Amino acid sequence: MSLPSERARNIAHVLIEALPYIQRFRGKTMVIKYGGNAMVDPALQQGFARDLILMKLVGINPVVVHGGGPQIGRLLQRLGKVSEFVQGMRVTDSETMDVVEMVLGGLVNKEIVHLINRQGGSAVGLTGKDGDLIRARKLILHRDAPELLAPEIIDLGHVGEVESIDVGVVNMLIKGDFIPVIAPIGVGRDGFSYNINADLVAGKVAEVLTAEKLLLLTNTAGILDTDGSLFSELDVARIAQLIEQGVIHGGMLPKVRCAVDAVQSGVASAHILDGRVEHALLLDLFTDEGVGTLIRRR
Ligand SMILES: Nc1ncnc2c1ncn2[C@@H]1O[C@H](COP(=O)(O)OP(=O)(O)O)[C@@H](O)[C@H]1O
Ligand SMILES: CC(=O)N[C@@H](CCC(=O)OP(=O)(O)O)C(=O)O
Repeated sequence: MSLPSERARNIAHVLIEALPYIQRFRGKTMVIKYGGNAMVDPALQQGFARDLILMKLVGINPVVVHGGGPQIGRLLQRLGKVSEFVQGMRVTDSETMDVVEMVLGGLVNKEIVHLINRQGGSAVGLTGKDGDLIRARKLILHRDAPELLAPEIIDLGHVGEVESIDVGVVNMLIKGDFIPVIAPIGVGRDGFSYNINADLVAGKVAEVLTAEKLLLLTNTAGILDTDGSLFSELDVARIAQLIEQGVIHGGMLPKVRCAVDAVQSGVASAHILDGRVEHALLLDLFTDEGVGTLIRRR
């Protein structure tokens, strides 16, 4: 009998390293936010789909919430419309809302579903309208400045925030062994569609499902300090300081805010991961090293 090759021994070693994590996470729900900036490369997208399928096969229930900001921006540009962003949110008039709904619910959602299914998984796509999943209300932002007598109200049009989540349809899909893939579009009591930042939807879905983890895939190594070094772990108090100091800003703001809300509402941990790294999900979940920034309550 010949001795096993080094490659075979490495595979065995890797599987054994993953064993305690597989035991710990079996039966747990994990919400994964797949940001538009992380969907950059076909090979990475394929790797992402395979990671989800593997998670499912070892007994984890992955639930995907996706973005698509750059994809919306590209179509708007082709249509000759320029977007304005306020505090990381796209000002959304009714024409822009139609484009958002077409791109997120039509193109991006179906692309992700197809990608997972083509790799051998079973995914089903939803927007917040399906099964009344996301009830939204209009988001009102305020701006305060020394020259203002009172805080200014900023109207972002059809931009919403989550009022409530009805996870009935998501639970039904999980029970049926499907991977739910959710586009961040909500519907208001006023009957209007609302464009909601995908990080906010992912955070709320994780809260309502009392997920074990909220995993936010984006286009940075994680949360970075001003000198570019990575914070491998942060708690809620330190995050508040970093926001105050302006170290965390722009698109990272909604991400950390929803991560903080999630860990304060029963989600065990939130992770900001680099979607540009192949198999970032598997590396984070099943290896001793972990990648990105881990956010805990304290
Ligand atoms: N402290 C920070 N660490 C890392 N990224 C930061 C930080 N502060 C702001 N950012 C910005 O946040 C961006 C991620 O948010 P965003 O572009 O909205 O991603 P996504 O499309 O994945 O939601 C980063 O590319 C970076 O420009
Ligand atoms: C209100 C608001 O800004 N909505 C976002 C929804 C998509 C999103 O969040 O996409 P990423 O995760 O790729 O950034 C937008 O219109 O771009």
